[in-house]
Amino acid sequence: MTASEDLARRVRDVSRLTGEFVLRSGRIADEYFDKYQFEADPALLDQLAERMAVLIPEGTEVLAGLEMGGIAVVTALARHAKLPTAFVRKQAKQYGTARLAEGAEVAGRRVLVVEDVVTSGGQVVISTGELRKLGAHVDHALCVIDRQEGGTAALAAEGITLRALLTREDLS
Ligand SMILES: O=P(O)(O)OC[C@H]1O[C@H](OP(=O)(O)OP(=O)(O)O)[C@H](O)[C@@H]1O
Ligand SMILES: O=C(O)c1cc(=O)[nH]c(=O)[nH]1
Repeated sequence: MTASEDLARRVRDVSRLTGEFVLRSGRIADEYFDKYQFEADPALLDQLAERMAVLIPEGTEVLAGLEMGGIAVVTALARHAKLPTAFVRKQAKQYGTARLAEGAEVAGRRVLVVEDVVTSGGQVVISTGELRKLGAHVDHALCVIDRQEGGTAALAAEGITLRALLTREDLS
């Protein structure tokens, strides 16, 4: 077994659930990857981040992790990439700084969107639209798991290239 296969096996062992699940997109699935299970294991999360770091497109200036599962991933990734990091809310905070993107400034910078799981690509498309409104240049997204259910095409239609550490096929 290669190191990549071993990592995929560990992710599958801790996170793969079967049953009936309603997804963010409203789709119904019989398989679900509970990202919080691999994010809650610091050694596993660090190994995932180390391997994701080599997938970061050249020229990236800021890593932007999406609430909520993408926040742990981006924080681990930043330790390897040594890049400034933004934490992107689903809704701007209603008080205080009232920010949607916390942390590093995104305006005018080349931003990589970092996500845990991509299914339809809907959340990445929404958050990318919001980051672009803030002045970010977003051409790429990077995720831990691509469920291979149309995300790549949906993102491509918005000018975003998706890179994934693992696919659903790797986890089957
Ligand atoms: O590609 P999509 O069809 O948009 O689906 C994937 C999205 O759904 C999940 O988020 P969830 O709503 O479970 O949010 P959480 O990270 O806040 O738990 C996942 O973390 C992605 O953000
Ligand atoms: O599409 C989703 O909502 C989704 C799928 C999945 O496997 N894991 C997850 O956290 N969300």
